[in-house]
Amino acid sequence: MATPVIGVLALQGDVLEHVAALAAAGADARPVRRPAELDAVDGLVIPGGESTTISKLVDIFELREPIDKRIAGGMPVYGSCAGMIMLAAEVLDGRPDQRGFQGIEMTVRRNAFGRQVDSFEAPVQIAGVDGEPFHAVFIRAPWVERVGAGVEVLGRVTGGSGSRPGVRGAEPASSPGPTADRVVAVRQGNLLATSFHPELTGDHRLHRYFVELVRAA
Ligand SMILES: NC(=O)CC[C@H](N)C(=O)O
Repeated sequence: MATPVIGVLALQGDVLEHVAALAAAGADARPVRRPAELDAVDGLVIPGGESTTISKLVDIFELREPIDKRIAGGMPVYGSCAGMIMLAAEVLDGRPDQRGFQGIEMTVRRNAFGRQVDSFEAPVQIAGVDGEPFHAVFIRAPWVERVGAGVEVLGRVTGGSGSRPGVRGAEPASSPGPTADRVVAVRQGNLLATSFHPELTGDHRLHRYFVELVRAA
C-alpha cells in the first residue's frame, strides 16, 4: 500500500484536526460521513467530542452496521477520548442509551478525570513510540479501568500529590485512589485508543504510528 487512505468519522468533534494530523503523518486523509465513504478507506479515526452524541449520529447516518462489519473484518481504527469510549467493550458512567462498537476488551470510565474545568495536560510515554513523552491533553477524558487479556497497555498517566490526575473529587470505590497511575493508551490488534488528544498539539508521532499500523494491515 503506497499511501494509506484514512477516514475520520465526521459526525461531531475534532474532525479536521485529525484530518490535518493524518495528512502530516503521510496518509491520504478525509472525513467520512456516509457508508460509501467508509468503503473507500483503509483505516478510520474516531475523534474526541461527545460519545453520547456520536453514538446517536452513528445510527442517524446509518454507519453502525458498516463500521461494525469493517472492524470485524480487521480495519484499523484509532479512537481518541470519545473515540476511545466508542471502542470500549464496557462503559461506566455512560448514558444508558449510548452504544459503541465494543472492539477493545476494556472497561472505560467516562468523564473519569472530572469535568471540563478539570482538564489538564501531563506527560505520557507511549510504548512503541520513540522519543520524549507526549504532551498529553485531557479534556473530560475517560480512563481505562480494566483491560482484557488481549489488550496491550501502551501508556499511563501518573497521578501524584498536586498533579491534575488527582483532582477528582469522587473516586469510584473500585479504583485504587487518586494518586494511582491511570491507563490512558491501549491497543488490541488493529484497534488503538487514547484518552488524550494528540491532534491538538502538533505532535504527529501517534498519527504516524497509526498510519504505519494501517499500512501493515
Ligand atoms: N474530549 C472528549 O472527547 C470528551 C469525551 C466525553 N466526555 C464523552 O463522554 O464522550
